[in-house]
Amino acid sequence: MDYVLETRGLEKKIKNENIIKGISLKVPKGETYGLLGPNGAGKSTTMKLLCGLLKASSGEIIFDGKKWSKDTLNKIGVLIENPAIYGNLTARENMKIHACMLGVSESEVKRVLTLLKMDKTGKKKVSNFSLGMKQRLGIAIALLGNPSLVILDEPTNGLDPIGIQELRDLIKRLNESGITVLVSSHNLAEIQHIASYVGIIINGKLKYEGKVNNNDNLENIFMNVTREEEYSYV
Ligand SMILES: Nc1ncnc2c1ncn2[C@@H]1O[C@H](COP(=O)(O)OP(=O)(O)OP(=O)(O)O)[C@@H](O)[C@H]1O
Repeated sequence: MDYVLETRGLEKKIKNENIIKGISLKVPKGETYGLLGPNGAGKSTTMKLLCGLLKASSGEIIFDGKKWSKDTLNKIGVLIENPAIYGNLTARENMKIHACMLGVSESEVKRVLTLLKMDKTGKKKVSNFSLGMKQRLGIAIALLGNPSLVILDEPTNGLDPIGIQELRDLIKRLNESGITVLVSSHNLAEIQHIASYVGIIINGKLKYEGKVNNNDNLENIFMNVTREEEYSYV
């Protein structure tokens, strides 16, 4: 199996507290990998380590077979928390600003807007977009420069059922075009819908990693690993 991303013994200490405790995960190429875990488990911190927003205390990140370096960032698109979006500008104008900062061409803006079916938003200002549309614009920005991996932290938060369905379709299209998606959520049903692989983080540790099939009861797997972690304290 080909992996686009691997971590080996990743650790992060914040204010003397071990937040990430030796996470070793493997994200297969061209798939959607769901990072699951309860609130405060360490999903966002792990994602921030992967995209260079935080520096690991120890451990390694391997991207496409090579050790993580600043150049790796050219191949990773990220949507963590709220994207930097200007409400009084259009989608295209927002995209152009980001394209300029990244040094990518205007044709790339056009490609991504078309891929995300946002090329018809015209003169509409982003402040008038629905939350789902704003989220889609955030993903469009993450896709500028044609990354091979896209990291999305809790992308369905606040979306209505239509927005969630659109996001699922989009993630599917990204996989079909060869892009790997790493997505975090604490919603098991959501991950079951969109991910082909899951990693379950509990208390800063990767407690489970594997392929998911539609017939798997992810809730059972999740409850079992959660209980195991609780019993390990007894
Ligand atoms: N800058 C920080 N200073 C202190 N503690 C932090 C900091 N950042 C994260 N933490 C702690 O690290 C733990 C993991 O946080 P993280 O945000 O990664 O969890 P999460 O799994 O993404 O949770 P959620 O689903 O609620 O977003 C939490 O206990 C959090 O309080």
